[in-house]
Amino acid sequence: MNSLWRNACLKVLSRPSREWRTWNCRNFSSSSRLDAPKSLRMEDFPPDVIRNFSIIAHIDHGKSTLADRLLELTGTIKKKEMGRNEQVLDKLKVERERGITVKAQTASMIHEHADKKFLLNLIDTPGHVDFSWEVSRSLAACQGALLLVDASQGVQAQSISVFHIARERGLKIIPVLNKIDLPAAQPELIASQIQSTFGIDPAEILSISAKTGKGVDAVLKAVIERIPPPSKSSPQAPVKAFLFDSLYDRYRGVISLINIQDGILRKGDKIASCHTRKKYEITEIGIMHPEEVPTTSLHPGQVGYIACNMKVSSEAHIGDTLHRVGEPVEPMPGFKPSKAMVFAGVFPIDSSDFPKLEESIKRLTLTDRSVTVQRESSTALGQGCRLGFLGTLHMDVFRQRLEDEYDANIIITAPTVPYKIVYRDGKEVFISNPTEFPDVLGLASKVKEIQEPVVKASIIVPEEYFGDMMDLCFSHRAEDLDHRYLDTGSESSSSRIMLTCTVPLSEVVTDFFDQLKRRSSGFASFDYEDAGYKKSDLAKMVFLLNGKPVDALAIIVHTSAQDKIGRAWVKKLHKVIPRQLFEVPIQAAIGKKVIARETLSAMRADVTAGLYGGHYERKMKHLENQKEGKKRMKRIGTVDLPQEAFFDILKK
Ligand SMILES: Nc1nc2c(ncn2[C@@H]2O[C@H](COP(=O)(O)OP(=O)(O)OP(=O)(O)O)[C@@H](O)[C@H]2O)c(=O)[nH]1
Repeated sequence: MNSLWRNACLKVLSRPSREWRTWNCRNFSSSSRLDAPKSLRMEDFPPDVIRNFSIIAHIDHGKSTLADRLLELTGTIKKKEMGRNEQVLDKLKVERERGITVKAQTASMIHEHADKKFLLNLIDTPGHVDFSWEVSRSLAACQGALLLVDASQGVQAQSISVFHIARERGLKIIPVLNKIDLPAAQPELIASQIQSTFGIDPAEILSISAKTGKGVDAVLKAVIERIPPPSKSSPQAPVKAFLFDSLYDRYRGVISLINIQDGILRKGDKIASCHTRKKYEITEIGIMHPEEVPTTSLHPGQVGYIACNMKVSSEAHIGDTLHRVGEPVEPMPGFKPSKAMVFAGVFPIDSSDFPKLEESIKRLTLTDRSVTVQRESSTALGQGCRLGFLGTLHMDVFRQRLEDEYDANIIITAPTVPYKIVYRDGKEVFISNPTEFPDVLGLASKVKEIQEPVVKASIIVPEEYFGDMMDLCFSHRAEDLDHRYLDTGSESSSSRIMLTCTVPLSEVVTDFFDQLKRRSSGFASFDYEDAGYKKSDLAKMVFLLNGKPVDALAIIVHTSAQDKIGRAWVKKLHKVIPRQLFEVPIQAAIGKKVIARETLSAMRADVTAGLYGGHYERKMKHLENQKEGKKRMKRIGTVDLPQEAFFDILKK
């Protein structure tokens, strides 16, 4: 994988674990926070002086930098010395290692404007397009959003996707051009792009430099003047609180972030969940300032947190409505549950490590609720778990965290997407494991058709790469290709084109990102959204080693590409599997038909056989190497298969 692109994606995709987020929040607060307001009276902030908003942007367009400036300008955190790159300094070691940006936390700012004190709640929208579910979740608590666009890069694929999410939610959008201090900034051109892409009047666009702070005060003013306050409601009404996010604290259990719709919630109140019907007592209530600042109550329109002895994260159901015990309310429409798009089996290298691995996975999913877990057993790899992720980079991050934080020594199988099998009797079954895919004989008799998930993809790219992007789409089975110009270009830059198409998700989860970046010299940005299922010609390909199928290596392929994939795979396996003491045929088969074959010739058992007499050290080195190699092997039937064989499957 192109490491730059991969790091960039990891940076965004890796949602910092809840524990990190909480931890960082404290870390952050201890270094740069002013004291919490001493006499903070939440009743002083009725809805008309509250503004709940979010910052939405494409990766690296300056979301965190602007959040920092807003916090400084409102005196919420201390002003940083100019020229110091605080964001880098503020990062946790673990975050730096992974290239994960410390996200702006949900933060409440108190700001005086036109002789009135306003309570401005900046609500974090975590993650990347893979987590658009979460973006829409956070936006549910907002009435407005700052749409940040880099004045040198212009509108990118995710600028468009987040804009649509915000607009669907009916939010007031304030367009902001950032990084105007850069020599490469082209404010007029990008403003015209914003106008043509979003239909926004250029007169509404604010131009700022989040880095130097230029123009940021106008952003605060616009937040107050342009974003509507939360709807008015009576403090006397029964309490109705919307749960939009949760954090996990080792000592206090689950901390829920809530938005009060009606009524007043106080410490000590007994509350119930509309979703689980469970009851709790509020042990702590407060606002995120950005660290937790306890208060005595939260009032209508306000955003804050509660701790109420919830022990497991799953009790805090995102999108839930909370009410006071004995005063039931109509629940608010919640969210669709997040949907796993990519599945993979995770197995311990040493089968006896399974209980430990399962425990580690359980703990890790406590901090990342979007991962689904199911036990799975494979004849080749033994007991393991089938995990569902929101995307391949999400999967990669999870694997890395299992290895880094839990010292897990694992094999992860090729990612697969959820296929839909439609039977003749009308039954529909989703399968997330290639081993469950019906064989060719079964297909003719019982199965009516097989469908695969497709996505609507949009690619934004400078004109000169348009042809390459078209080729890329065609080679990945794209359909319904369409394109339009976003701008007319300028003397120093060519016009940019937005290309849209529908493409099978299975094509996207393999090497699409890599090729997109490579073929556009890094200039293309890409985004996709779920577009349902489409009938497809698919088959299960199995690989046989020494005549034995390796179930963990099974993949689903499109029949038009089966021969090519089969041949490529046996070649690859031939390269990665070390020679054994006997000849090993490596075959790719669909049903009973072998479509490709390579033969691994036998080797001699004694790696030191050729070394005589005084070559003692070399002999030892060879034996050590052999031992080291063996450790990383997985014995499958009679064949030793190295871990790389599985990792290589992640690449096309
Ligand atoms: N020159 C210049 N650089 C900026 C400005 N705003 C942000 N940056 C830089 O752009 C880079 C990305 O900024 P971030 O604030 O981390 O962007 P982000 O959108 O939060 O990024 P992610 O959290 O990774 O999505 C950093 O190196 C910032 O220092 C600006 O106004 N001018």
